Amino acid sequence: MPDYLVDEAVEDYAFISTQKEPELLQELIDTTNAQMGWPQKLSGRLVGRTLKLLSSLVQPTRALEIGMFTGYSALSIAEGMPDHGRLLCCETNPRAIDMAKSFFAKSEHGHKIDVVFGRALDTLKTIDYELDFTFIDADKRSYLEYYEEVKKRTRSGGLIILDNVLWSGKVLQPESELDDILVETNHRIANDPDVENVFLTVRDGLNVVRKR
Ligand SMILES: C[S@@+](CC[C@H](N)C(=O)[O-])C[C@H]1O[C@@H](n2cnc3c(N)ncnc32)[C@H](O)[C@@H]1O
Repeated sequence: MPDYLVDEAVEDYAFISTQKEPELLQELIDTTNAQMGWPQKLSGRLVGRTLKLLSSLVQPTRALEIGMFTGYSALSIAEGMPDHGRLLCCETNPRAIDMAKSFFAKSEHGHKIDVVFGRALDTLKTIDYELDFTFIDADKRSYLEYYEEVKKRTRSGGLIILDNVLWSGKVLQPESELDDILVETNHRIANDPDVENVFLTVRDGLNVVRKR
C-alpha cells in the first residue's frame, strides 16, 4: 500500500492552491499538534475548506457532526452556517472536548455549536428533528449504522458527508473486518436509490451524499 494516496506533489499543490483557513483554526492545529495524542486525526485544510464551502451552499439550520475531536471540522462547518443555525457535535474524548470548547469560546461561530459527550449512536437516536447537513468522522466500525440512522433523519435535499472512505487505500484490498465495513458502506451508498453521491479523492476520501 502506498504511504500516501495522491501523489505528494499533487497533494501539496492542492493545499497551496486552496485558500487558508482562518487564523484561529491554524492556532487550533498548532495546539492539537502540541497537546493531543494522534493529532493527525484532525482533518485539515482540504477537508475543512470543502466542509465550509458545502455548508455555505446548503445554509444548514440543523447540522450534526459525528466525531468532533478538537473542533477543527466543527468550526469549519459552523463558519458556513447562518447565525441561527445549530451544529450538534458527538464526541467520547473528554480532553478533545475541553480543547474544542476553548476554541469555540474564542470563535465568532462558536455559539452555533453544542457538544454532547457520549457514544454517537446513543446521541443520534435522541434526534427527533430533520437534519440538513451531517459530517460522519468517528469510529469506522459503526459507519454503516451512522449512515442509515442519519439518512432516516435527513430532509430531502440534505447532505451527508463521510470522511476516510478511502481508508488509506485499504478499500482496494480489504483484509480486515473494518476494511470490509468501509467497502460495504461505499457500495451501499453508490447503489442507494434514496440518494445521489460523489466519491471525492480528497485526502483520505470524502463521500458526499445528497438525499433525494
Ligand atoms: C478522526 S477524529 C475526528 C476529527 C474531526 N472531525 C476533525 O476533522 O478534526 C474521530 C473522533 O471520533 C471520536 N469517536 C470515536 N468513537 C466515537 C463514538 N462512538 N461516538 C462519538 N465519538 C467517537 C474520537 O474520540 C475522535 O476524536
